[in-house]
This record gives sequence, structure tokens and C-alpha cells, in this order.
Amino acid sequence: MKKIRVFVAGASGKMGQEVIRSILREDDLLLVGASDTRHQGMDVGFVVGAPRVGIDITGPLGLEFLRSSRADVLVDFTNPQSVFNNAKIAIMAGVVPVIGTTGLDEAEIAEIRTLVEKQNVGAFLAPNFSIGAILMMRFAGEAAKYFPNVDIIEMHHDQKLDAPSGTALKTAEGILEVRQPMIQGHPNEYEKIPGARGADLGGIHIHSVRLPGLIAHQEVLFGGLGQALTIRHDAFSRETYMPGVILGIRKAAELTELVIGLENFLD
Ligand SMILES: NC(=O)C1=CN([C@@H]2O[C@H](COP(=O)(O)OP(=O)(O)OC[C@H]3O[C@@H](n4cnc5c(N)ncnc54)[C@H](OP(=O)(O)O)[C@@H]3O)[C@@H](O)[C@H]2O)C=CC1
Ligand SMILES: O=C(O)C1=N[C@H](C(=O)O)C[C@H](O)C1
Repeated sequence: MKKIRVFVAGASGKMGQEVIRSILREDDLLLVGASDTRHQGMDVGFVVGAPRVGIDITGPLGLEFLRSSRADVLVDFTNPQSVFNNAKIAIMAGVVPVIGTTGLDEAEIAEIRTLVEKQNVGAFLAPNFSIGAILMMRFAGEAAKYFPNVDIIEMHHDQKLDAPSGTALKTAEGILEVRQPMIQGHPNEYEKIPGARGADLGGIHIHSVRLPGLIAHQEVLFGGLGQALTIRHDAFSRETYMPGVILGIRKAAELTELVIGLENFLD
């Protein structure tokens, strides 16, 4: 069996460590490299609490180093400042990026798409790898056909850099595929404190909560005549993302285009 060669960027991070432990458990995946700005020079096994694996963590991702690893796939869980550059490095090296990092804007995604087409390399981007969150987004899209008035509350740990979350944005974008942009609330409403009504995407108000103790949680609240419907998802640990990440790696290895969203790989 030919193994899929995987390089992990953000290896010392909360997600990176979990991803490496998961890769090491899979017979068809081979960890061939790891990069991070922390724990440089340390064997990755020591960092993730796995047996020594003979791979040292290098500094920020570099083109030549990635090329020399002969990786098939680059898994990226870094940060919003690094992810765009890392994706371009991967594509230029002929390595398929599997991007879990959130915070890419529309222009950056468009540029990645163009580069993918030019280099004939695939790319996979998933704002959320957990099956429950994918279902939450699907159900929200269904509910919005009947309940056009909707607010989103996303709640995360207080180390998160980007707001609103990638999941909240994707949820809102999915809703806007089934209901037109519209004004919600009173047309003359005003904010006594700026931001009180949250971010506004097509009239959908998105509220971002950041608190220690949380992992990742989201409520999609629909209001209708005399009734309300709430769809909620909770991630209680980062293990929740791992089946999706492993599936994403396997599927990405065969890609020749940019695919966005894990739902594309689910039946
Ligand atoms: N798609 C999904 O399902 C999920 C996505 N995420 C997203 O994944 C990202 C990472 O989350 P999380 O693990 O919690 O964050 P962490 O801050 O714990 O980890 C990120 C790691 O990447 C390192 N890093 C930064 N720049 C580079 C670079 N250029 N090359 C290599 N390593 C780099 C950071 O180092 P340093 O601290 O020194 O900068 C840090 O160790 C976030 O954007 C988050 O939103 C999170 C969970 C699920
Ligand atoms: O930063 C996180 O933790 C998470 N980020 C992703 C997002 O922005 O939606 C996915 C998940 O919510 C966890």
C-alpha cells in the first residue's frame, strides 16, 4: 500500500498536536514533516505525547523544506496571518494543502483558486471538520427556508484570534443561499454601544463570545410567528475534528481543484 505522505504546519498548536497523534494511528498515512514557530528542533513525538518519531519540528513553513519532504498533503492549523502564505507555498511545491485554519478572506480564497488551476494541484479548505457542525449548517440552511429571521451566536475559547468564526461565516453564507439579504429587527433601531447588535452579514447578526473554558460552540436561532427554533452544536474536545481531518487528508490526496467544505466528501 502506498502511504499518503503528510506534512503538518502548526504542529505544536492545539489542533496540530491532535492531528499528529491521529496521523500516527493511521496505517495509510505517513508523517513526513512538521513545522511550527514553537518547539523548534524538538522531536515531534515529545511535543504531542507520542513515541519518538524521528521528525524534528522546523520553524515557519518554507518552500524548499516542504519540497524536500516529498509530502503529498500539507495540513495547516496555524493562524490567520500565516495560512495564506502557507497555502501558496504548498501549491507551488506541488503539495495539496488541507486548510483548517480560519481567517482567509474572499480575495485570498480567489487567489488560491487561481493558483490551484494554474499549477494543476488540488486544495481543500474546511472551516469546520466536525460532522456535528456540518449537520448544524445543513439544518440551518433547511430551517432558513421557513424562518428567514436568524441570529448566530458563536462561542469559543479566549485564545481564538479571528472573529467571527469561520463556522459562523459559513453558516451565514449557507443561509444566504436560501434566503435573500434583508433587514432584521426594527428599521430604526440604533446601537447605544457600537457592536451591540453584532456583525451583520446580509441581515444575519453574528455575535462572538470568547471565554476561558469554552472549546467551540454555536447556536443558530430562528424566530417566527409565536415560535423559535434553536440549532446548537458543541465541540467538547478537539478530538471531534479528527475523523474529518483524516477523511480530508485521504480525499485531498486525489484532488486537482479547490474544494471548500467537508460536506463535499460526505454521502
Ligand atoms: N477547521 C476546523 O475544524 C478547525 C479550525 N481551527 C482553526 O485552526 C487554527 C489553529 O487553531 P489552534 O490549534 O487552536 O491554534 P494554536 O495557536 O494553538 O496553534 C497554531 C500554531 O501554529 C503556529 N504557527 C503560526 N504561524 C506558523 C507558520 N507560519 N508555520 C508554522 N507554524 C505556525 C503557532 O505558533 P505561535 O504561537 O508561535 O504563533 C501555533 O503553535 C485557527 O485558525 C482555528 O480557528 C481550529 C479548530 C478546528
Ligand atoms: O478556533 C477554533 O477553536 C475553531 N475554529 C474554527 C472556526 O473558526 O469556525 C472551527 C471551530 O469552531 C474551532
